Amino acid sequence: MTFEDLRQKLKSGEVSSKELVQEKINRINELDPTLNSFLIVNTELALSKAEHIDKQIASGDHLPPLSGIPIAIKDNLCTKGIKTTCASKILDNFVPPYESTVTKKLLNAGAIMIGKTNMDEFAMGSSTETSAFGPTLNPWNITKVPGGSSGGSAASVAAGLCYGSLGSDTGGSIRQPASFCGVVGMKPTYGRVSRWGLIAFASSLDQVGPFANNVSDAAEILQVISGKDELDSTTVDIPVPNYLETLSKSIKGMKIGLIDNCFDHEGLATDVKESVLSSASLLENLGAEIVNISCPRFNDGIATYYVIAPSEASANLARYDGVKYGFRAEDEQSLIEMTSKSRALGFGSEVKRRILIGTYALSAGYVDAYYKKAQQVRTLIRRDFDDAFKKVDVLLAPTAPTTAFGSGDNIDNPMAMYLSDLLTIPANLAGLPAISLPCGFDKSDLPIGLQLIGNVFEEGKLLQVANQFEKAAEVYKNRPKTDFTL
Ligand SMILES: NC(=O)C[C@H](N)C(=O)O
Repeated sequence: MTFEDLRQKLKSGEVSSKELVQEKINRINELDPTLNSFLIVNTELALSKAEHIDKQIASGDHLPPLSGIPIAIKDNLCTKGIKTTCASKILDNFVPPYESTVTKKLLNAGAIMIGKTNMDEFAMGSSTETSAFGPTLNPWNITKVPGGSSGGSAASVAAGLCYGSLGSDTGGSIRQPASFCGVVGMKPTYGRVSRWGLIAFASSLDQVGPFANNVSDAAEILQVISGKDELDSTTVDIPVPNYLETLSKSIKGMKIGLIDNCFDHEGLATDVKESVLSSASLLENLGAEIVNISCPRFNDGIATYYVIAPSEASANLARYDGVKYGFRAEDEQSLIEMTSKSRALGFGSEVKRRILIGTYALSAGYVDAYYKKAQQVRTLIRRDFDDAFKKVDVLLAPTAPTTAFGSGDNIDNPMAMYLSDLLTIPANLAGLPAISLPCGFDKSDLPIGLQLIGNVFEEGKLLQVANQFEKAAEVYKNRPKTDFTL
C-alpha cells in the first residue's frame, strides 16, 4: 500500500489511524524482539495522536498529506521530550529540549512518530553492529546485517513495522541499508533538507532523507522535509518542485550514464553486477539512452572520505565532555580526569577510532598532507561529476559492491567494513542527490540495490527514473518472509 492508498482508506473510513498504529505496534511486539530495529516505541503517544487524527477525519477537516500514517525516526534526530541517544552510551540519558526541523515538518504534515530506530553509534558504521544497544538484524535473513548506519530505519520499513522512516546519509548510510533491506532510500542534495536537530557527525557531508516501500512514498516524505530553514544556514533557498507531478512522466530520450569505473572492481559481486547491468537494459527498453561515462576519480572517494569524515567527527564529538550533556564518569578528582574517563567509557571503539584518525589528520604537521590533500581530491571528484552531467541526465551504478553480509563478518575488520561505502561515498563528497532502489535478488535471495545519482537539486529527475523503473521491474512485489519468530 502506498501513502495514497492509505489516505483513501482513512478518508473512506475503511480503516482508522488508530488501527494502523495498533497494527504496527502489534507487529513490532511480535518481530522486533528479534530484529531490534527500534530503540524506543512511542506506544501511548502514537495511539493518542492517532485518536486525535481520527476525530479530525470524522469531522471532515482537510488534513495534511501524511495524516495518521506511522513513520519511524533514526535516533540521531532530536525529538523534544523523547530520548535521543545516537545509539551511544554517552547520550543514553539525553532528552532533547527541542525538535529537529525534519521531525517537526513530518509532525506538522500529520505523520505519527511511532518510534526511534537503531543505528551504528553516531552513524559510524555500515552494519548497525556498533550500536551500544545491540545490533539490528536483516528481516530478509536474520543471520545477515541490515547495513548501516541507518539499519533500524531500513529494517523497520522492510519488515512492515512502519510505513516509512527517516535516516541520515554521510557516506551511504541511507542508500546502503536500503539496498541490503530491499527498500527505497534517498540522500537529497546537500542543502535541500535541514539538519537542524540532526546530531552532527561530519557536517560537510551529513544529509537527512527518507526510506519507503516505494518511490512515490519516498517522494512524498522528501516533499515534506525539503526546503530552506532559517535554523540551518547550509540549506539553500531554491523552490522545492512538486516531486509527485513529474513521477509518472516518461523517461524517453533521457540520457543515463553507466559509471564504468564501478564495474571493474574485483570486490563487485557477480550477481550485483549482472542485476545492475540488466536494470540498465530495462531502462533502455523504457526509452532511455544508456551512455558509458568515465569518472576517473570515483574510486578515490573512499580514501578521501575516511580522512574528511573522521576529521570533522573529531571536532563535532569534542562537545561530549561529561559536563554539558550525556554520560559522566563518577568519582574523578579533576576536570581532565572526569572528561577523559567519561569519553573513554561513553564512546564505543569505532567512534574512538574515528576520533583518533581525525585528530591525527588535523594535527599540526599532518594537516596539509592528509586533510588538505583530501579536500583537493574531493574537488577533483566533484569535477568528474560536473563533466559527466554535461553529457547525461542521471548516472547509474550499483549501490553497494555486495548484498547483505553476515553478522560479525566485518566487525573486526574496519577496512572491509569501510569498503561497503565504496560506491555511495562519491555522491556525498560532491553533495549530489542519489537514490537506491531494489532491482533484483542474488542467489541467496538477498535484495540488490540500484543507485541513481543526479545533478544538484535534480531529485525530481531521480525520482522520475526510479519510479519508471520500479513500475516496470516490479521487484517490490517480493517481501521478506518474516516468519523467523515462528
Ligand atoms: N554514516 C555513513 O553514511 C556511513 C558510513 N558507513 C560511515 O561509517 O561513515
